[in-house]
This record gives sequence, structure tokens and C-alpha cells, in this order.
Amino acid sequence: MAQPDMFGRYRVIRHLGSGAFATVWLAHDDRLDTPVAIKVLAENWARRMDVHQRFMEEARILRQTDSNWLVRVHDLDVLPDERPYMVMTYADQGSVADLVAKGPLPLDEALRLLTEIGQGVTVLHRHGTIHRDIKPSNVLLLSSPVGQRVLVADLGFAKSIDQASGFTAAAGTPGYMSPEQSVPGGDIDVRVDVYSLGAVAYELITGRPPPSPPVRTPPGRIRPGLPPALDELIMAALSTDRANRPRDAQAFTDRVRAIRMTPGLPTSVPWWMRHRPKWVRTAAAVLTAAVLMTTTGAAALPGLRFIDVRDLNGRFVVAVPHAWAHEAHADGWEPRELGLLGGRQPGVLVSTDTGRWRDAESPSYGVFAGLLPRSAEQPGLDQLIDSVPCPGEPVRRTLDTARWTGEIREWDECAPRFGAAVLHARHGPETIYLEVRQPDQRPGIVDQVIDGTRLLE
Ligand SMILES: Nc1ncnc2c1ncn2[C@@H]1O[C@H](COP(=O)(O)OP(=O)(O)OP(=O)(O)O)[C@@H](O)[C@H]1O
Repeated sequence: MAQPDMFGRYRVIRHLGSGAFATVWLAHDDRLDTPVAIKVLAENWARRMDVHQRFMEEARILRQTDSNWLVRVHDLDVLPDERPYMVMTYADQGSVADLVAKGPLPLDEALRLLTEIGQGVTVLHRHGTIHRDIKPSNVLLLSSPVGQRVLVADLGFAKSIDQASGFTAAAGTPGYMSPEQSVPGGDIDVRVDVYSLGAVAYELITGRPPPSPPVRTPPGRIRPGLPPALDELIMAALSTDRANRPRDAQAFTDRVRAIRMTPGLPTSVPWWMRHRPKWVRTAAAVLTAAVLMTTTGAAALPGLRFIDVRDLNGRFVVAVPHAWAHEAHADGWEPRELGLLGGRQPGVLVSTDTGRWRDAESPSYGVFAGLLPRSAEQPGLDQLIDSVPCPGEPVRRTLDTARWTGEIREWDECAPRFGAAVLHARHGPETIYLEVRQPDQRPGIVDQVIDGTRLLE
């Protein structure tokens, strides 16, 4: 796409992105000395009267509402080739989609964003407009003197409340769209936006959008420790029956505000959600060649055959029950995911399904072992694990073997059972962080894995 020099008096700087109907450019208003974003209707749509009118309508609504929580439109004009363009506030910090792409957000940040998004949608509802396409990529972020601010954007599907009760074409984005909105001819009202707010909330909290309706898994099942009122609010907003949803964006936002006032809200993201390695799947056959697995000898538990898996950097070997070794990833991990400083380190994940290692609903079984960056002070388990993915208190043990000292914790009430350990090398500076997920109550597996874990020369 060729970059134009000017749109009217605005000097084009670079392309920001293209959607289904329009292209957005960063430009500079030399007269007022300020950056602006310019949205230009795509050439192929500019001659479609209905699309052309909807574009003009989007600009008018944003101009009329003129709110701090919505993208502001400063100007609307038409290019010589008849494509209309609108001049908007430039959101210089990307969108909420960029934030959630990195994983679930700390609860305080998620609730702040939800309050601001809810305020933006409330402004629209008061103006008599249904947005119909609330989703993380349509919520932009702007830096402001007091921090970051939300701007609800993209009213390309917006509809006036008065017209919405009649025949309405299905429009919106699957995953964020209420059941009634996905039915062509569906009778919709402001509660379709409440559903989408619930879907955005779900994603901010769990790191992924909700499944298609009916949604049966409350976010608290994926991220234990949420205030019950938040779980209730999100599930109410995602109700298939709109009569059970908060009645509009204002009612939704008021409930978010009340939850924000709850004393002692957890602020950090649970460690097991932060630590979401993007494991590459490797077929078991490839694994054999790549990471050199051999059956270990004598010490295996009765009925359970262990194999050795070596990390691809050749720094250590970990012992894993053969039955779990369907897939592996052995070329390292990012300790940053546990909140530690330092770059990529040798690491191994061997599991029945590496893609489901962090799946809170149905995690796979297996073993993860990763070297921690060297530092003067070796972290303990309390530093690595600041909240737990399992109910109940873990069994805590210390470790003292010929090779390792350290700590072990095991949670028995999880399915699968979960154990974690830090292993400090008795004769060197190395520390390994270890996780074991096992399907049943077989005791001793964690010790067996630790026994078979050794540093290579
Ligand atoms: N005011 C703005 N400031 C900064 N970036 C913007 C602004 N408005 C839109 N963008 C960016 O421009 C890109 C295109 O936006 P646009 O609204 O046309 O489409 P979209 O939301 O990506 O897709 P669709 O409309 O098809 O859902 C997006 O990446 C969006 O983040």
C-alpha cells in the first residue's frame, strides 16, 4: 500500500493498521503541532452508500459524545477520490489486545481497565447508541499525565437503540458476541454490550476469551482466589438469557467499582498463570532423537519406567515416567515468566500434551525442569511461587541428598496432583526449578524425578 503524503492539511507519518473497512494512518497536524490518527474508508467500500453512511455516522457519534473515554473525532472530510476520512485522537499505547496477548492482568489493573471501558460504553448507552463490537482490540490506550487511559473505539457496527429492536443484521466478533446478536434478525438492546463487557472481563482475568455461549466455566475456576463478586458479575454478564445480565453498562460498571473497593484484593497475577511457556510440540519419535532418552536403571518405582531426558544445551538430565513422555520441548525457557531477572535458560518440558501444561481446566501430566539464572542469592520456593493453583495447604519438605539441597511442596488436592521444588546443587552454583504433575496419588514420584535429575559436566 503506497503511503500518501497528506490527507488535507495533515501530514502522513506511517501506517497504523487496516481493518475490514478502513485503513488507519498516523499523521501530524502541523498547525496545532500534534499527532493524530486518520481513518480512511477503503476504496472498495467508499462507493457502497450504506458503508459510506455508516462511516460518517461513526464519526458523528464520536463527535457528539465527545467523551474522555471514547476516541475523539476532531474532523471529518472527503478526499478528492471521494473516500471519507476522520481525524481522531492518536492512541499512542496500542490496545488492550496487546496487553492481554502477554497473559492475564493483575487484578487491580484489570478492574481499572474494566471501569474505564464500562464508563466509555455507558457514555454510548446514554447517547442512545449500542456499540455491538466491544472487544480488546477496539479498546485503545493513551498515555496521560496521570498514567494510561482507555479510549473505546471503532463504532463501525454501532446502532441506535431506537432502530435496534427491529430487524438487525448479525454483526460483531465471535467470542465477544451475545447469543442474540449472532442470530440474523435478532432483537437486540444494550445488553449485547454488557455481554461483550463480560467477555472482555473474562479475558483480562484469565488471559483468554470465554468459550462460545453458554459459558459454564467461571473465571475463578481458571484463576482461583478471585473475589466471588467478580466471578458472579462476569458470569451474570455472560448469561445466555439477557434478563439475568446487568441491565446496562452503567450497572455493570457500578458493580466493578464496588469490587475494586473490596479490602485485600490480590494484586499480582498468580505465578502459574504468568509462567506460560510457548512450548513447541515435538512428536515423541522426534523427541527420542533430539533429547536422547534412555531408560533409567534400578531405582524406578514398581510398575513405572523412567527415562532420562537431556536438555538441548546439554546442561542437565531429568528423569520422567515414560508413560508421560508423549511430547517434549527441550530448548530452554524464560525465567522472566516467574518474575526473575535474566535471559533464556536451559529448560525441559516433557508431558502428555505440552500445549495443555498450563491449562487450568484439564492440564496434562509431566515434568518441567528449568535452570534458574545464576545470582548471588538463590531464590527459595516462596519467591518463585507466590500463589497456588491448587486448594488446600501443601505438604512441605526440605531436600538434602548427595546432589541437591532445597525445598519441595506437594498439593494433593489437585487433579492432577501438583508438586514443585527448587534444587540447589550441593557442589556448584546451579539451581533448578522443577514442577511435576501426576494423574494419581502414587507417592514418591517427585522424589524419583529429583533422584534422576543431575547436572552434566
Ligand atoms: N485512534 C487511533 N489511534 C491509534 N491507533 C488506532 C486508532 N484507531 C485505530 N487504530 C489502529 O488501526 C488499526 C485499524 O483499526 P480499525 O478500527 O480500522 O480496524 P480493526 O479494529 O483492526 O478491525 P475491524 O474494524 O475490522 O474490527 C488497528 O490496529 C487499531 O488499533
